[in-house]
Amino acid sequence: MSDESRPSPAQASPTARTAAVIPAAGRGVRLGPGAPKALRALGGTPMLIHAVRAMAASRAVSLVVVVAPPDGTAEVKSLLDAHALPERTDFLVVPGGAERQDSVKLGLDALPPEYDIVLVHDAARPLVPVDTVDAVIEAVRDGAPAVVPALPLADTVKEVEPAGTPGEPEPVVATPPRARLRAVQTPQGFDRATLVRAHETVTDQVTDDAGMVEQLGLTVVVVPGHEEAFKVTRPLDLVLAEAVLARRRLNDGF
Ligand SMILES: Nc1ccn([C@@H]2O[C@H](COP(=O)(O)OP(=O)(O)OP(=O)(O)O)[C@@H](O)[C@H]2O)c(=O)n1
Ligand SMILES: C[C@](O)(CO)[C@H](O)COP(=O)(O)O
Repeated sequence: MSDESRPSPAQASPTARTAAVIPAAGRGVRLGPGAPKALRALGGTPMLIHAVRAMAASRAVSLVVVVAPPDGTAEVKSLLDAHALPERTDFLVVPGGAERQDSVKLGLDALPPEYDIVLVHDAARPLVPVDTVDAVIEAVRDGAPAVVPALPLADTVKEVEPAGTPGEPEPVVATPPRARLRAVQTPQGFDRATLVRAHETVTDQVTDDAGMVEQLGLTVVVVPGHEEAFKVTRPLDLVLAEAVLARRRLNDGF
């Protein structure tokens, strides 16, 4: 049987177990000075705890591996102990690396053997709804080796010749047809063996894990993302996240 026609472990087993790796080791430079981004408060609770709860909200996820700032593993462990999390879910904390890609690899290395499906979810996307998480898992269970949630773009996108100096005008090189573009979110879902192979093989710096699977020549599929799965990157994103959370709490009556 060729590599292409061989069913992925996830496809072969409808009862495949799912773990989530949460890279949370970034500094959050674009958010401005302060604690590492994942540990900053959103609605009075660290952003990381929201992200962990978002993964554990899926009944399919039975392990969450948090990849913590290298000097912050003890703090992250005590945060997980101090906050209410579902009993059905296990948690592991490992120290992260210099780049997001390194942190994801360290999380993958810590996974016990019984997990066949892996989600990779940014701690910086604390408000992803559980329906999005479940849609990603379902697409992997249906046999896709790599799945990303994504949204169509609201803005027109230009490719430019980057200026040597910030603020200098940049010549436009092309305008890719917007209808074919998608803004990609997390959690990204993978057949574990595929993601491990991608991390062992691809040495280029990429900005998402699915990009590494694309470099293996495999097809990555897109499922609908969600507006509330946006990444908290800059200060305005934190204002938006607080507003979304406040609306949820109002709707839930607490
Ligand atoms: N060495 C790194 C860098 C990033 N991340 C994680 O990758 C996710 C997405 O990264 P991003 O939003 O870019 O976070 P930062 O790298 O912290 O942001 P910045 O680039 O502004 O410093 C975040 O949850 C971040 O904690 C990580 O685990 N290890
Ligand atoms: C993985 C990601 O969230 C998908 O949009 C994104 O690429 C992370 O990018 P960053 O460079 O770490 O902000």
